[in-house]
Amino acid sequence: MMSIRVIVAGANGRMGLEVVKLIQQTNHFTLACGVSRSQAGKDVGEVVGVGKMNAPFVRSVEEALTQFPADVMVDFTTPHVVQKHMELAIEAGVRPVVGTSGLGEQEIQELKQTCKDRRMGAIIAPNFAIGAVLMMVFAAQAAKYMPHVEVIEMHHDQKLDAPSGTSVKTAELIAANRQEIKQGHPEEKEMITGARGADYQGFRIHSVRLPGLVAHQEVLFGGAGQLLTIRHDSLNRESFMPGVKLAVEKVMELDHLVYGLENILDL
Ligand SMILES: NC(=O)C1=CN([C@@H]2O[C@H](COP(=O)(O)OP(=O)(O)OC[C@H]3O[C@@H](n4cnc5c(N)ncnc54)[C@H](OP(=O)(O)O)[C@@H]3O)[C@@H](O)[C@H]2O)C=CC1
Ligand SMILES: O=C(O)C1=N[C@H](C(=O)O)C[C@H](O)C1
Repeated sequence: MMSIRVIVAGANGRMGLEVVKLIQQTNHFTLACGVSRSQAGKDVGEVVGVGKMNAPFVRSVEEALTQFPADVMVDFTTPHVVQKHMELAIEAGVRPVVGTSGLGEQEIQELKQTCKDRRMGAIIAPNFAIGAVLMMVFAAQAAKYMPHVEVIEMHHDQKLDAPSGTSVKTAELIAANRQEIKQGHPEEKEMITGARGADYQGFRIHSVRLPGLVAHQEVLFGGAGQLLTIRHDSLNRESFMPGVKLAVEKVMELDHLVYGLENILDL
């Protein structure tokens, strides 16, 4: 298998640490460098606790892309910087594999166009856990027959964005298959603002944030005399790594941007 050199943006974060371990454990992946504003100059492997990897932390994505030859940049940072990071990587000819949530429809469309113009592969995956992708695809199938639906996403209390990227992607897939109806009583009145959650094309997304949670989602469908619940739980961040590995390999074959891991799985 061809060797792939990877930059990890956010390498000192919860997800970035797991990506560094994945790279260390995968023979055909090599870490070019990690990006962290607080760890610059240190060896990434030593900081992560997997032993010296002979790849340093640098302060910014700009520095990483100009100083370290790479094929792919994996980004797990924050909604505020992810679009800029992707643009810089594409400009430098480095394929982005992005898990960072918070990119809006408009931003994704712009990035799609940039990739198309440059014939550049890129992957944005709202969720890299294969089980979560199946949960989204199954929910989209169920929506054809059970249009009354509500989404409950539950995450750790350090999460910056709400609703989660996964729940937005789930809602998009459901909406593509669901007859549009306004759910609930027509005269329903919220006694406390937000009680009914966020409205996505007539159905609701509810966000729960609690310490102890990692990443969980339930999609509830209601029909006359029946309920269907489709649920996925990520119990740790290793759960995302098989999807990240697949995306880093697949992006090397692409000449356009793919949004959602379901588009590169054989489903
Ligand atoms: N698609 C998926 O499957 C998954 C996606 N996610 C998403 O990934 C993202 C990261 O999650 P998580 O690892 O838990 O978050 P963390 O907060 O643990 O890590 C984010 C890292 O981003 C870096 N960062 C923060 N602000 C900036 C900035 N302005 N410029 C450059 N780097 C910055 C920080 O590094 P430093 O301070 O060292 O510079 C930090 O370590 C989130 O958007 C989350 O929703 C999470 C899990 C799975
Ligand atoms: O912040 C997280 O943790 C996660 N974010 C992603 C999202 O917004 O859906 C993916 C996963 O749910 C974990």
